[in-house]
Formats: sequence, C-alpha cells, structure tokens
Amino acid sequence: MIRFDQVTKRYDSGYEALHDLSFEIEAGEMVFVTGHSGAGKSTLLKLLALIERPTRGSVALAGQNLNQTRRRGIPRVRRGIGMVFQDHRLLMDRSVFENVAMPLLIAGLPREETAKRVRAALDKVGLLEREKATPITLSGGEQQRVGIARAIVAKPPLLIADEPTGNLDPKLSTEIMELFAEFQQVGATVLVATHDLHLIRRMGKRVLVLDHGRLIDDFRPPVVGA
Ligand SMILES: Nc1ncnc2c1ncn2[C@@H]1O[C@H](COP(=O)(O)OP(=O)(O)OP(=O)(O)O)[C@@H](O)[C@H]1O
Repeated sequence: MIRFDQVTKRYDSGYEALHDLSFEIEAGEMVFVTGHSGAGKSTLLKLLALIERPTRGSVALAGQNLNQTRRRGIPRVRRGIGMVFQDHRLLMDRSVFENVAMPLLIAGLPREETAKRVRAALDKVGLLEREKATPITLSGGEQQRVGIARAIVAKPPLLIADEPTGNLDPKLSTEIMELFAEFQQVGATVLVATHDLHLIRRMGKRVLVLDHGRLIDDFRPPVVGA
C-alpha cells in the first residue's frame, strides 16, 4: 500500500527533515509513527499527501509512484486519503455538518446519502448533537473530532493523521484510536503520527520510530491490559 524507498527530504532552508528512509506498509495495516518533536513525522505524512515532494528516493502509494504524479493528478491521489492534521483546517463560516459533508459533496454524492453518512460519522466522534454549530463555537478537542469525522466520512482506503489526539483527554484519545482501529478492521490502512507513548502501548500496533529524520526502529509492542 505504502512504500518509501531511500527517501530524503531537504527543505529549501537546507534542513534535512528525512534521511534515507525506507519502509513498507501493507494494505490494511495500522501503524504509528513516533519520535521527538522535529523528528520528521509530519514531513513523512506530507510526502504521502503530496503536500511536499522528496528530494531523493521515491514514495509509492497503492502501486503508484507518487514522484510521477503531476500537479493535475494530485486531487485524484488525495481523494483516496482521509487526512487529519494538527491544525484541523475547518471552514469556520460553515456548520459542523457542512464541514464533514465536504468530501462527499466533492465526490458528487446524492443529498440523502450524504446526510446519512455525515450523521453516522458525527455519531462516531460523539458530535451528532452539534451538527448545526459553527466550528468557532466548539472547543479545540471538538474541532479536532469534526476534522476526524470529515476524514473518515468518505471511507477512504488510507487514513493519515498527524497528532489527532493532541487536544483530547486520555479517555477521548483512546476512543478516537479505537475508532481508527475499527476503520482498520473494515479494511483501511491507517497511519498515525503521535507523541503519545501510552496510547501507542495500549493499541499494540506496529510502530515506526524516527530520530532526526532517520528510521531507528520498527516494531510491534505487546498489547498491555488485553
Ligand atoms: N517547510 C519547512 N521548511 C523548512 N524546514 C521545515 C519545514 N517543515 C518542517 N521543517 C523542519 O523539518 C524538521 C521536521 O519537521 P516535522 O514537522 O516533520 O517534524 P515532526 O516530527 O512532525 O515534529 P512535531 O512533533 O513537532 O510536529 C523540523 O526541524 C522542522 O523545523
């Protein structure tokens, strides 16, 4: 599903955020990416979403070498990816419902089906009651959950999330991770960048550890308390 082959990313500033990174993720896996602040986690996710391009090496997604994707091909690649970012990038002048509906509107889904799916996604993140609210009136954690609902609503084959539980308390963080795991159980590939080692330990999924842009570990912890 995902293949990084000797990927190096050097920003225009000259800073090398990723160095000679190689790994593979099978379709249907759920994987955490962790490491210190500045280790390169966000950069890794941005390469998959074609927000950034590698300086050397190649990134492949679903058998397609993304290095060969031209500008006009980018929306098609992104339609296959649900993205949750740290700054959830919600439209502040639209309702929660409209924000979550956006990917389905773009896909041209009929209105009734859209409403059904949006409510199912909001229900999953515990925000069904807030569908008419504007994001500005919600707490940081609630806004985060609207972003998550929007990422999963179109059921993309790949979900990538950058610190999706950053603003959430431990209970809610666990619930969100369980939601991601459910998403994996129905066949999606899930890649989550996080600092939260407790959460990683609890989930018992594969972990990639970055240190100054290098992959220093790739392991699966035993599940605790299972
Ligand atoms: N657009 C950019 N231009 C120059 N340097 C950048 C850019 N984006 C990121 N960097 C640098 O690349 C390094 C890796 O950043 P990245 O955001 O990938 O790390 P991260 O592991 O996600 O960190 P955090 O956990 O703090 O979000 C950092 O030192 C950062 O300052």
